Amino acid sequence: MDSTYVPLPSFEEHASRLAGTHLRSLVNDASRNERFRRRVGPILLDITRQKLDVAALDAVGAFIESTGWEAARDAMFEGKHINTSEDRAVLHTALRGGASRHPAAPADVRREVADALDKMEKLVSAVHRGEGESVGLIGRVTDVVNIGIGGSDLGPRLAVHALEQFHVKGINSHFLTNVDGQAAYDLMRKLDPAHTLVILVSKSFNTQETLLNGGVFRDWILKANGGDQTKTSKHFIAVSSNVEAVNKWGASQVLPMWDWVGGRFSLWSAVGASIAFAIGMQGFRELLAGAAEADDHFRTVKWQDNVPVLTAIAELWNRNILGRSSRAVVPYVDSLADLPSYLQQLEMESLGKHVHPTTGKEVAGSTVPVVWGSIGTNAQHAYFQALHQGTDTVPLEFIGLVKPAHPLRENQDVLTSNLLAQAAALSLGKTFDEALAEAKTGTEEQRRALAAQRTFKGDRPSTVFMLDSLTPHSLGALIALYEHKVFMLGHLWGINAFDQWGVELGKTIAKQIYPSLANDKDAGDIGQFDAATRGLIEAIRDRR
Ligand SMILES: O=P(O)(O)OC[C@H]1O[C@H](O)[C@H](O)[C@@H](O)[C@@H]1O
Repeated sequence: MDSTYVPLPSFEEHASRLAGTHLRSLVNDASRNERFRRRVGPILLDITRQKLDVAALDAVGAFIESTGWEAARDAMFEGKHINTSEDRAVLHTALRGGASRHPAAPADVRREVADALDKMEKLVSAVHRGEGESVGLIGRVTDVVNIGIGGSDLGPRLAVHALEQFHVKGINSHFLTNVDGQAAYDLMRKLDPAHTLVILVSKSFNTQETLLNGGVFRDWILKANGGDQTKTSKHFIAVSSNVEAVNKWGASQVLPMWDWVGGRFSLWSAVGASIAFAIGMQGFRELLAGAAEADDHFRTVKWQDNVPVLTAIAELWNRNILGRSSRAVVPYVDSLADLPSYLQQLEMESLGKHVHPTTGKEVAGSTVPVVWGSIGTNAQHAYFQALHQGTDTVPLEFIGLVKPAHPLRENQDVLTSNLLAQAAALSLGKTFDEALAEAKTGTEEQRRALAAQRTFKGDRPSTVFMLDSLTPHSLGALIALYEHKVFMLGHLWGINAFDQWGVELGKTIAKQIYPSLANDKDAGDIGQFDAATRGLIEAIRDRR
């Protein structure tokens, strides 16, 4: 993390000019729009509906240039220890560096990455050929269960679900993540233990939920194998940086993770093994190549054309200048239904910080907004009312597809026209006079009251990403663009985007509470807890 933190200016002159400028007039300025649309390979970014004009964009761009962003970016790609609180490099880009035109990671890292991919390829190909035994796994696999949580679940889950049309026939993918026993129980009832392969993914190999669920599946498979431990271990591949703990646990194969990859940036490593089992190793390498294309773009293109920089500018403007506290992500692509929850971790775990890492001082402005959302058009029939007419303005991000994988053209055209219509309606709105002209009956007072309710203020900003089609390549590129936006915002907000200390306190308290729930008879010592927690523990015990 760069120690020369430059606080964000208020851009007062631009902000006050734009406060009096409705998006309706901004989006009709075609010369402006030419600056607000950029492409990276199969992805078009359109920020024409953000509340910026060219002068404001250039002012933010000039500020970004003054922050030394290129040097900070290069330090990440080169493996400098920019995650200072953990004294670690941040090298998720090295995981796809093999496909990059500008690989920058240290040679030993590149070698380790290539070796791990080769090892993964051997396992995946053998299983796909039905020859798992040749690599120490079970012979015939019909079902692959990924057990992991957070970054060990969300990225692989997103990619496996998004790329369903590329799935290898005969292998079903499943994700078990929460510790709620219902999910594990339902899955075990559905699957045949004889043909189930489990990928136990945990960077730390110390995550309560993952180890508990892993144990449940190990017991289930052990029982099916008549207590034979060796046979049982052939159903398990572990992915972790904690090899010692994995060996104690008893999986037949370990694929590596490294401390220079954060969990939420790790789908490109063996953490993404479930993706490779689902779409094949060639598909997985295409995903990496898509990400590498986005990396090369981010590393070589000036800010004016740089998609991650432009998306960071839009977010910065909405968050810090306009004070928007959330952003809705709405993919008009069913297969991207997991994108909002993936982005919640990527963005909120990365950017939910409030102090500068070198000085420990509070940063000057707000940091991450709440990220939420779900697929369109469904979202239109649920919460879009509030987005159009509620008292808060929520910037939106739409994701659409030009060419779907199915032949149902009418469905696709209806879907896309809804996306375009929502972006237009949110920005343009409908004036009181337009609404009044439509109110034909009733007294003047009634007409005016109705018109007020049918008025849309508009002026609500949105971004559109259009993907040519949804492939491993375009998905890889899209996710990597988001990762780089996160990097940019961490840099501009003066926070460390690569640690996650905020997750720890709750985990510690959960471990303290657990014994007082686990043991019904012994009241245990709950005196150590606050009165509110004590009250709830007692209420739960009373009703058991
Ligand atoms: O992969 P693991 O070590 O099991 O960690 C899984 C997840 O748990 C933690 O709570 C972190 O907040 C996440 O960043 C991480 O992805």
